[in-house]
Amino acid sequence: MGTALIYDEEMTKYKLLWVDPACKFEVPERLTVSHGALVESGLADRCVSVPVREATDAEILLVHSAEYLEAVKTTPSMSLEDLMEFTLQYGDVYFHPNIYHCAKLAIGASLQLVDSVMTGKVRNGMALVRPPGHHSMHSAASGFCIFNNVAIAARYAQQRHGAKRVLIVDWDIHHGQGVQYCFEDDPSVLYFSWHRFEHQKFWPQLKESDFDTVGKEKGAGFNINVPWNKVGMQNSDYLSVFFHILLPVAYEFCPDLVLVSAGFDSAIGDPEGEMRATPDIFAHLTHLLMNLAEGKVCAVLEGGYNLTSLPQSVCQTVHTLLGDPAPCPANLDAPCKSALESLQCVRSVHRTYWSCLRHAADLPTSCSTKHINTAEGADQEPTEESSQEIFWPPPMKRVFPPTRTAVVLPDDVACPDGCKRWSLLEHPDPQLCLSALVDKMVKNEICNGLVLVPDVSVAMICLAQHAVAALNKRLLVVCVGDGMVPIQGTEDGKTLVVHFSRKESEEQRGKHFITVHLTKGCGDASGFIQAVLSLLLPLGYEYDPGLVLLVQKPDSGVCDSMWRQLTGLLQGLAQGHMLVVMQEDERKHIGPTCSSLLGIAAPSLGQLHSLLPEDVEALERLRRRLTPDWKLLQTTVAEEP
Ligand SMILES: NCCCNCCCCCS
Ligand SMILES: [Zn+2]
Repeated sequence: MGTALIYDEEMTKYKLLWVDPACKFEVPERLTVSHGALVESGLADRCVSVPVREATDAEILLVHSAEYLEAVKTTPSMSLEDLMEFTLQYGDVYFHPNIYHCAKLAIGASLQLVDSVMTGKVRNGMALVRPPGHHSMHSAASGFCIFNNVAIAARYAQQRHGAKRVLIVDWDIHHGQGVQYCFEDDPSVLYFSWHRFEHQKFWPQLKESDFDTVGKEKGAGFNINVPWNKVGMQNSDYLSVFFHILLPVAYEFCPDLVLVSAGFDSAIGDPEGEMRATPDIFAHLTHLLMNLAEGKVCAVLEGGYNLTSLPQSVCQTVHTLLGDPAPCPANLDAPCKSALESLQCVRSVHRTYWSCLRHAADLPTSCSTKHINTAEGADQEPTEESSQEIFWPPPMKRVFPPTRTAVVLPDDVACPDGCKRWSLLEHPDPQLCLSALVDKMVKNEICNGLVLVPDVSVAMICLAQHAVAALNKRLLVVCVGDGMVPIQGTEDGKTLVVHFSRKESEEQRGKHFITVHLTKGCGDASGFIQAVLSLLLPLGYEYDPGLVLLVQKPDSGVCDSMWRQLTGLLQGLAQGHMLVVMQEDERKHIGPTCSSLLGIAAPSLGQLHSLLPEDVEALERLRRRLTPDWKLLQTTVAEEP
């Protein structure tokens, strides 16, 4: 299944016709450099090109008032003076004779994307549009936005395609207040936004952009605001919010469709955001969403004003939508104190709405007296625009290995479509065979693999020794199922073992051997997925292995959809170099495992029930024990003594 790319150069044909410092960044070049980079890199040719269309009045009226639409309809024939006059009634936005036309195309592009994904024509896709949409409101333009592309797309997906639950992930650096207002009392649309806030000093300086605005009436809990109260946020800050807020809640919400308000002003170099996350982080943010809604992800461009980091971020996003392995999440460090404070505040106010956050800590003392801080902060100016030049390395080339998935299967088992058989014949000694397979991965000739062996324990030992000794790679071993794990987490840090088991392991084998105890083992999807999202993934990203070994012990009890979620999510690590090892009589898992290894999205787990209290306790105990050693596990600020 392909990736749709929707773009039309007509949307570059409007611009600011007068002087307005607030709007100077919103230029046509934003679109031309983004699309140009996709063409230049060969990514555009790998996508399914879908034409734009104009939105109809009815579609615009899904979100906006008739009065507002009628008013905007009068702008194409306006003189320059009239356009300036008309613009004055709104904030931080400008009109142009052709902007109404382009605004209809931006909506139409988004709806074409929704059609392509919801009808199964493609798996996912991206719409490169301008004007952006997430600031525009029922009867007002705002923040370069005329109509709310993503809000209309959400309503359209529900009405036209019967989508019940829609998740909107707004990773733009500004708060999409227009989206929030549209769905704040609607439990069928979960709106998540992080945004530069600086204790309400940053545009649009709304009190309701803070973490304690959670939605109204039936919509309470379905609006998640993560305020960034400082600039300079980095990759670790963004990933921590995905691991400890967005992903646990998104899996509990179980959306039928994921819409991304994909603004890239949250990337390094952007004059608006002034953050320091690098463009490759969007490869991981995209990857982490791609096993939701069975892979139905629609990314719609919002902001992004640095003409270097914007195209780089767009390319990173499209690479991942196409299924290309993500680059290694290099040199992650701890989330900063301010980010942890926001993280703790958001988790605290949402714990009454989401069972996955039930055990979240109370508000940090600094925030419970937050109003005092705000009073202090309100009269200060936002951080001065930094004038010094910022540099960052261009993202690594993301080449795809010639073979995606190699399989070692008993001779009487057919090789699943799309996989390449790695036959034991050439390597009579099975151990050599496995080592040869690992060598091919490390040389990037093969991306990942599935190996059925007579005895998983023997295979684990052989592979671990080979991967670490011969290849000098850090090895992450994820072992699912009860029973002894024959590998020590090596104190030299070369091997990290995470073992999911029903049995509480008495002995603790140090920092690099972690047993995650789940009462019902991996049969309980709710407990298991939460342990994966907020424990295994943070550990894995921080450890940054060169190879992942995923072992399913016999009768682990893990269900296919959970197994495929795990296999899918772990491919964000080690540039997708993962070797799955199973007992050879576990034949029923071959098909599901291979489909995940081939990049096909995992089936949804369904709406998750509450975690078992004893599992919550065990996970919290484990997290408390591990957090001193693993920074990405932190979810609270260290309370002042
Ligand atoms: N520094 C100028 C203030 C600009 N404020 C509006 C920003 C709109 C971004 C849309 S993604
Ligand atoms: Zn923005």
